[in-house]
Amino acid sequence: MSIEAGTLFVVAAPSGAGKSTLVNALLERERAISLSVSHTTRPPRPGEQYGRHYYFVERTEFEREIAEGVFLEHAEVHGNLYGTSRATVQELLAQGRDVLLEIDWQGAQQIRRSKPDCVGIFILPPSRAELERRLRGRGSDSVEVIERRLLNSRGEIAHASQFDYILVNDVFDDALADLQAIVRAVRLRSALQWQRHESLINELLAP
Ligand SMILES: Nc1nc2c(ncn2[C@@H]2O[C@H](COP(=O)(O)OP(=O)(O)O)[C@@H](O)[C@H]2O)c(=O)[nH]1
Ligand SMILES: Nc1ncnc2c1ncn2[C@@H]1O[C@H](COP(=O)(O)OP(=O)(O)O)[C@@H](O)[C@H]1O
Repeated sequence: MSIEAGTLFVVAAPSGAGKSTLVNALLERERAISLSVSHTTRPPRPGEQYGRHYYFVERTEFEREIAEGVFLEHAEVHGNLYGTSRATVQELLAQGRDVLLEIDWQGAQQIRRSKPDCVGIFILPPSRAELERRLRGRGSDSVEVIERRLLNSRGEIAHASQFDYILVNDVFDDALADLQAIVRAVRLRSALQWQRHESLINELLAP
């Protein structure tokens, strides 16, 4: 990672754990972080907007983009294809912006290989019953889609240990505080601070 480059945060969780809600609240508070909007073949949910929630594309177009190397990572999740635009992420990082990816464990593994300095954060629900309650309560998916997501949640959670941080989204404000604390602690890492505060450090070290 070059000196000016921003930090890449990778956030994963089983569907319904509250990942998007937490990330949106974090972005309200931490304006220096940009969310990478993914491409997907999943149909939009009511209220979802092209370019804001996802770039919704047909499977043939997505497959063409895979072949063209458009994606930094991509994966099939719950029967749909999802991918992160390489160009968008590289540009933002090069500008020194921090970038956050909301992706699944397969994508996180691919990112870890190409960007070993990324910071992985995994969000757990407080219980299976609560995960199911949240998925059904969201009211955005059919019964079949919810069942599939519940079934796949074990596969997602089985990879939690591969992330740098794990937090439990029980009481929302506590989980948000944890997420913000992680982001802030990462920003305060000495390698980054040494670059940012070089002139201060030199002044303090001056005889
Ligand atoms: N690998 C990968 N996974 C993604 C990407 N975008 C979203 N996902 C994951 O796909 C899964 C389903 O996302 P979505 O359809 O929005 O449903 P939700 O998680 O229930 O809100 C979640 O685990 C997302 O994190 C992406 O660009 N790449
Ligand atoms: N801490 C929490 N307590 C109760 N409900 C929550 C909490 N966090 C999120 N939710 C709700 O759970 C549902 C799923 O959240 P969402 O952010 O869509 O999950 P994900 O992005 O992980 O699939 C939403 O209706 C959301 O308002």
